[in-house]
Amino acid sequence: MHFKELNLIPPVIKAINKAGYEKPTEIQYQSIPHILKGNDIIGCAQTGTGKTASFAIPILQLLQQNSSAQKNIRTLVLTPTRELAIQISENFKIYGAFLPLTHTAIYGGVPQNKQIAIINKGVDILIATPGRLLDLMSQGCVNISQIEILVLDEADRMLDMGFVNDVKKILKKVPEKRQTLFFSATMPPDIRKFAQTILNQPKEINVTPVSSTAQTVKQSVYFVEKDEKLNLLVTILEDQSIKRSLVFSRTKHGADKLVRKLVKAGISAAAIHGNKSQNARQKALDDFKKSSIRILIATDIAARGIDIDELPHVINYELPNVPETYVHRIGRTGRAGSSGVAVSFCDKDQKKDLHNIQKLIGFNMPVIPQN
Ligand SMILES: Nc1ncnc2c1ncn2[C@@H]1O[C@H](COP(=O)(O)OP(=O)(O)OP(=O)(O)O)[C@@H](O)[C@H]1O
Repeated sequence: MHFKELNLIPPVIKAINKAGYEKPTEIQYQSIPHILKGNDIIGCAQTGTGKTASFAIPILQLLQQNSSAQKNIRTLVLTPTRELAIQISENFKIYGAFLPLTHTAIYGGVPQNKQIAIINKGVDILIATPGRLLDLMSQGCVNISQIEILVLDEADRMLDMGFVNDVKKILKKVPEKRQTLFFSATMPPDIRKFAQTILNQPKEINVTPVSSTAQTVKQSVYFVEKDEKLNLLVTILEDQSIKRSLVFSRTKHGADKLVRKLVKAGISAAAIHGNKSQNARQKALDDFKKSSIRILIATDIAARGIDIDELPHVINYELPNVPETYVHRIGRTGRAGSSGVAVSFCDKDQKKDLHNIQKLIGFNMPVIPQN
C-alpha cells in the first residue's frame, strides 16, 4: 500500500515524499479515506504510529479542495500541552509545504501579541491549547464560528476533568455543522460515551486493542524500596550505553530534586514541568532533542504526544496513578517502528497502581531482580 492509493493530491504526495515516508501506517491507511469523505472519526492507535499525519494530511487536502476566498479559521485543533501545539504546527508545516494554506499555534506562557498579529493576517488552521484560545476569544481576537473541522488530539485528556469545562465553552462557539475528529492512544469508556454527544455518527477506527502499548517497547519493572530508588536510578543511568533517557516523576518538586541529585552524581540532566517558564520548558525539550543533555526529568506534561527522534529509553521513577498515563509515557520511546526500553520503579505503596496498569495493558511485566 502506497500513499498514492489514498487519492491524495500531488502537492500532498510531494510533501509526504519529502518527509521520507514510504507507506502509510495502519491508522493513516484506515482513517484518511473516511476523513476525506467528510466523516466524523474516533481514531485509536498505539503511541508513535503517526496519528498526527492521520488527521493533518486529509485536513490539508480538504481545505485545499474546498478552498475559500475568505480568510477565516477553517480548522481548529485542540491539544492539551503547549509543546504538543508547537509540534502539531510543525507537522502541518511539513505536510502542507507545497500548499498555500496557513496555520499557527497559540498557547499560554508566552506573550500574546505575536500570536494575535499572525491570526489577524488570516490563518486557515489554528492549533491551540484551550486556555489561551478562550483567553483570545474573550478578547475578541479569535473567531471560531466558521470552522469546518474540529480536532481533539489526545481526546481523552481533552475531555477529562482538567479540560472538560474549557472544551464545553469552546464547543458552544463552533458551528453545529462541522466535521469532528477524535484521536488518542487511549480512550476510556466514559470518555468514549461523552464523545458520542459531540460527534455525528462517527466511524470508529481501532487499529489495535485500545490502550495497548506499542510492541516495539520492551517493558519491565523493578520492585524497589523508596529510599533505594535514587541509587537505582543513578546506577541505571551510569550505563553510558543508554544514550538518552526520559525520566518521569509524579511531582514538579520531585523532578527538580532528581535533577539536583543527578547533577551531583555527575549526570547531566534538566527538568520540564509546569512551574517552569515556557521558555525554560521549550529549551529543556530542545536541548534534550538535540542531545545536549542526556537525561530529561519530566512530569506528565511531557507524557503525551511529544515526539523525540531516537529516544531509546524511558524510566518511570514513580508509576502514574492513572493507568492510561503509563501507556502515553512509555510511548515516548519505540516510535515509528524503532525499538525502545521502558523500566518502571514500583515501591510497596504502588502495587495497586502497577496492578491497574497491568490490567489496562493486558499483561504482566517481567520483574528485574536486583543484585
Ligand atoms: N507513514 C509514516 N512513515 C514513517 N514515519 C511516519 C509516518 N507517519 C508518521 N511518521 C513519524 O512517526 C512519528 C510518530 O508520529 P506521531 O507523533 O504522529 O505519533 P502518534 O501516533 O500521534 O503518537 P502519540 O500517541 O504518542 O501522540 C513521527 O516522528 C512521524 O514523523
